[in-house]
Amino acid sequence: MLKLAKLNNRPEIFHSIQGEGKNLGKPSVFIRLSLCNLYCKWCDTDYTWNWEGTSYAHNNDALPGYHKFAKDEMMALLSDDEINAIVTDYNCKNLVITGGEPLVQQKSLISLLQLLRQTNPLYHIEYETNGTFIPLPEVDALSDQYNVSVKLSNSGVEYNERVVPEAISWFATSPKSNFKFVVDTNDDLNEVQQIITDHKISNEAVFLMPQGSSVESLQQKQNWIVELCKQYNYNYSDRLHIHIWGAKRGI
Ligand SMILES: Nc1nc2[nH]cc(C(=O)O)c2c(=O)[nH]1
Ligand code: SF4
Ligand SMILES: [Mg+2]
Repeated sequence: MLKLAKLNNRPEIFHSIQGEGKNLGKPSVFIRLSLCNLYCKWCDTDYTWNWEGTSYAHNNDALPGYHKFAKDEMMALLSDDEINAIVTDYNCKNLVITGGEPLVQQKSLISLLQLLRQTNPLYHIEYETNGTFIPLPEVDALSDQYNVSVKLSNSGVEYNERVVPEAISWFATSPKSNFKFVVDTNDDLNEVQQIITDHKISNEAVFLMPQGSSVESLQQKQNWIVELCKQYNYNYSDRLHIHIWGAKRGI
């Protein structure tokens, strides 16, 4: 059984295009798991972790009407068969397991991965992970790609919680990994460089992506981030789904 995020009273599994990173533009089925071990203040999936009764600060706290989420209302508990049936119906090869932080539930993911592989050996399975958990061998054996987004200080998360050196090193040595950093201001570059030199990550494996959930906020940052990518041979990642659909859920 897995805890999924809930959208319109249904589990948040949707068919879209990968809007970020290495596979940008690829038709993909997204499986959004609930729960996260971090608490980024700009998180756009705060309904997976920002529960009532917690004291985490969020950028949206200032918005009128914003409130924390009732855990029971925002989570759906699904069996592997139920998830597999929904995914299969979309008839799409690329699967993105995201969250929240999907590896919080990685023990429970093993049997789902086995079932998905059994159903369609051609699935390509990628993760959107914050890079704080080392995948279990059973998970890694059934997975193709890790989009590792180690969080910077702009997230507001304590350093020791967002930077787990053993986990980053594990991902750095896996040929399945790429590293996607959410960049807010020019100051963030020093932190990116520190992390990639500490863990011997090559510049070609790095994607810089602007922080923002609106077209305006992305456009405001894109030019200087692109210049950094040219200068250091990093890749630029847009957030294509925001350009196409805006700050909606399930897209
Ligand atoms: N289209 C689309 N692409 C995405 N890439 C990563 C996403 C995520 O929320 O993890 C995401 C998402 O929510 N939608
Ligand atoms: S790690 Fe990802 S899901 Fe978790 S709080 Fe940060 S942005 Fe949100
Ligand atoms: Mg998202």
